[in-house]
Amino acid sequence: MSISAVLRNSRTRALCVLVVLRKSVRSFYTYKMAEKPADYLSTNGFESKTPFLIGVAGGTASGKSTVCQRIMEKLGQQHKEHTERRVVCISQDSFYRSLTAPERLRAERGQFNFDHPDAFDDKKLLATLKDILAGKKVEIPEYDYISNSISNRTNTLYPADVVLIEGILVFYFPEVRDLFHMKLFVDTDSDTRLARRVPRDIMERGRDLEQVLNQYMNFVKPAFEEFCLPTKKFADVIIPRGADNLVAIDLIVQHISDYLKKNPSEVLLTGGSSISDSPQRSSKGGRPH
Ligand SMILES: Nc1ncnc2c1ncn2[C@@H]1O[C@H](COP(=O)(O)OP(=O)(O)O)[C@@H](O)[C@H]1O
Ligand SMILES: Nc1ccn([C@@H]2O[C@H](COP(=O)(O)O)[C@@H](O)[C@H]2O)c(=O)n1
Repeated sequence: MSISAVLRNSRTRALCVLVVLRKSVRSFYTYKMAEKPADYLSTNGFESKTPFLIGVAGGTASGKSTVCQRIMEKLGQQHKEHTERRVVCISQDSFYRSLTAPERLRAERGQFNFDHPDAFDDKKLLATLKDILAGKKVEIPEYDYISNSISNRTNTLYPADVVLIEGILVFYFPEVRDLFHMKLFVDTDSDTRLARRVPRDIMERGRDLEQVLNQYMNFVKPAFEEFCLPTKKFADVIIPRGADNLVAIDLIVQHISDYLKKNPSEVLLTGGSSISDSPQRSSKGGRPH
């Protein structure tokens, strides 16, 4: 091979290396830039961090809401103004879909399956969680168990550092499940849950005993076994005995408290924090907990 051919060849190789280098540098930046909007909301040169999203699943009356309340209390959030809260909680029940006229009639007779995934508006739930993760203020509808429908009242959920969402099927829908940074499953035995559900539904949800028991046997119990219980395997932490498990609750509170300390709530100036400081999905590597 002549010297000029060698030079041409090595120049070509050098060019190739440069192209490869440029390509990998560009794709590195593209990756970083593409990742950024999911973790930070950028407004007028300021960025607010994405909240740490915690899913709390478990059977009916397992104590999901009570566990969330305890966590809020122990973190001193319960009595704060809504706009001041760093930790907030919402329910999947706010995302029940509206029923057709025949479904409404069946629901009034306790013959509608509210424990089946089809009873939920999972698209709306997903869109709302994405808005929450983007740092947006969102309106959460109040659910009315007496009329079996979303009421016309909503609660404003202001951007917070930690958002808990509890519900029987929060880990059922894969796209929703993948959004959580931490997944808790409240594991309370079925007898205890039924013993709690009966008085609650009679006193708080306007039902009579026969209706509660029929609904439980026909829909709640079979759907728990088919749709809710299999999602326990996705949990990062299982809480046996629900709110009675003070050790588990204290460990979770400690973890959230550490997260809040490491992530001051002030808005950050653009470029002020590295991507690696932001929450990672628990389904991927590098989880923060
Ligand atoms: N550890 C507990 N001991 C006694 N009652 C409880 C306990 N946890 C929950 N309850 C009661 O059981 C019912 C269901 O609890 P809740 O937290 O609303 O469950 P979920 O949100 O899973 O449906 C409520 O009336 C609640 O007060
Ligand atoms: N109109 C409705 C809507 C839901 N339910 C039942 O509520 C349960 C979920 O709420 P928990 O607080 O118990 O987790 C679910 O098991 C539904 O059967 C209802 O009865 N009526």
